[in-house]
Amino acid sequence: MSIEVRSISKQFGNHTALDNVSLTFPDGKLTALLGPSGCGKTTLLRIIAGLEHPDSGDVYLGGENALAHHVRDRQVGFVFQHYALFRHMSVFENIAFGLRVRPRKERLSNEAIRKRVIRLLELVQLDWLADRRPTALSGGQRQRIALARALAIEPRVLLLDEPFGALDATVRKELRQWLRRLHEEIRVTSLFVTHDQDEALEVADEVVIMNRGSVHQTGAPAEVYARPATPFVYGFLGNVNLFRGRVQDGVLQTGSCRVGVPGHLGNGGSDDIAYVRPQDIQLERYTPGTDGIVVELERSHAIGPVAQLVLRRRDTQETIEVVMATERFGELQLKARETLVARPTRVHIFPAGQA
Ligand SMILES: Nc1ncnc2c1ncn2[C@@H]1O[C@H](COP(=O)(O)OP(=O)(O)OP(=O)(O)O)[C@@H](O)[C@H]1O
Repeated sequence: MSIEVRSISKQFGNHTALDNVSLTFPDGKLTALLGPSGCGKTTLLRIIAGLEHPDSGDVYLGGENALAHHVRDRQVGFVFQHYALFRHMSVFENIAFGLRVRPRKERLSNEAIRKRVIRLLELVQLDWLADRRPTALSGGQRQRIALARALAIEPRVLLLDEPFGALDATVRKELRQWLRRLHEEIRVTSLFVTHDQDEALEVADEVVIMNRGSVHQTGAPAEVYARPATPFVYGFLGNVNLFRGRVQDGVLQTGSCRVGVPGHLGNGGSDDIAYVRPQDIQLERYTPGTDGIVVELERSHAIGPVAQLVLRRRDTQETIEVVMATERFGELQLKARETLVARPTRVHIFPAGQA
């Protein structure tokens, strides 16, 4: 079922948590709400769930206005960062809970509940833990059970608020793969909140990038990474070097250096900022008179497949970060303090005022 929010705003005191947010979440897709802490992701999720009321705007679930419906009637499954499992109940009973508390008229028989819980335990691949108490599970197992419990009521949409936020990095990585596979199987329209770029880009079909209560961009992960709509999105999705200067007819004049930026015409004289990812800079030994940014190698770190280099500009003394394959780094045989020329191979230019 699709989810749509239209012109949602929400204030807490004089703080604007959401500022006129409109979004459509397609049916059956897994969408990540991504942004830094405090940008309003959780508030948006809570409004969709019915746990919070917007000051203005509307929420539509499957085309129907949901604000008129109580949380209970929205058929929304919710998973929080901190496992909200009942400690005194077995895993089995935790999953069955939402089914047992239904009004008698709507309640399934004990046998039907048992079958559904077993099916869910199999789905999250933890059927062997049915009789355990939540305290005897690992953090990752608890979150999988929390998900099974959210799915027990056969929700029309699934909302996950930093579901892996409290887990250590390895388990987090495992669980995001697992969530992706689970989603392929169940295809329930799902939104998950995260502030982790890698998690969002790896798991989601669609990413919504937010900052300070507003949406900056929505799109497929590869799309937002390759074509960030704003300087904020560019900086938030990965490391970036900024070169301030002026672009004219495919040439960036920055500090005392000239760099070719083919295809960029400039914006008619005002200041520009070229955004360049560390992997999109080529390094060469310096020869007098060549175009490019003259730098000195300050530090390098080449463990594993990727070498990281920190360079200092000769003209402005700013640092530049470059990454390259360790193999290539070995071939170049660079020495500390050596003078080099850096040339961006791929740039995004934003006017300085937009940053
Ligand atoms: N009940 C509340 N009362 C007052 N302020 C609130 C309340 N809930 C949220 N806020 C504020 O609204 C802003 C947005 O909060 P929200 O939890 O939606 O952000 P978030 O992007 O989910 O951040 P995080 O990743 O840290 O959870 C924050 O500045 C937060 O302090």
